[in-house]
Amino acid sequence: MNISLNNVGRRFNKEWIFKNIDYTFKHGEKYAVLGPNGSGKSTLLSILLGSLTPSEGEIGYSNLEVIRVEDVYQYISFAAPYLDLVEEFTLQETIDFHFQFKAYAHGLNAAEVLGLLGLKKSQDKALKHFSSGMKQRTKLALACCSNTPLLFLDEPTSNLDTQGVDWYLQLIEKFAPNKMVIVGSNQEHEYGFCKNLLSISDYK
Ligand SMILES: Nc1ncnc2c1ncn2[C@@H]1O[C@H](COP(=O)(O)OP(=O)(O)OP(=O)(O)O)[C@@H](O)[C@H]1O
Repeated sequence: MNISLNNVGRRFNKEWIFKNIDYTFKHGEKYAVLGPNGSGKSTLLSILLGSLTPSEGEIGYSNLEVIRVEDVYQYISFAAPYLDLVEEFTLQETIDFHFQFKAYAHGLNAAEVLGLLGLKKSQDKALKHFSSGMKQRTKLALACCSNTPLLFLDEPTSNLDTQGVDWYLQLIEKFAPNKMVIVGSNQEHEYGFCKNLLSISDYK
């Protein structure tokens, strides 16, 4: 799938966050959306995800086959620190629930995902008792281990320690080689694998 932005701009009230973005995100490529705090990275990711509409311009999705609106979620995975998990679910329930809606990446099952997470001891613990780093790991594992052609990651290493950052990079290497990955970030260690850099400051 390719995603094309044609003269896309977004404003909140009278404030333009960005304008005139003409850009094509191509199937299987890796992109980093860069910019300082408050520049509009998350806003652009929301537009690409389809959860926010542009204030001007058009966004187009091209795919070899037609995707029905109700099936779009099967094509996209998304992880972000501000994305909520169901706090009452245990880790095991979270994994089982998530993969009722999305297919596992090739060769994976619930036990494998749990193993990959390195949180086996916490499989029966409710997420409300997880640390912020454990929650972030869970979100990244769910997103990366889903068999979707598009992977959106906003600030993927927030709340992760050095070991966690290495773990995230291994996850990307293993599960994202054929996916389009779009990372919203201002930290190089989390988007070093992205060949294409898009700076929001160029569209102010
Ligand atoms: N729903 C909203 N209503 C009004 N203003 C908003 C809304 N969402 C975002 N903004 C504003 O849009 C601007 C861009 O916010 P955004 O969260 O996209 O930035 P960001 O680059 O992702 O920031 P950070 O690096 O801090 O996560 C900010 O000035 C923010 O206050």
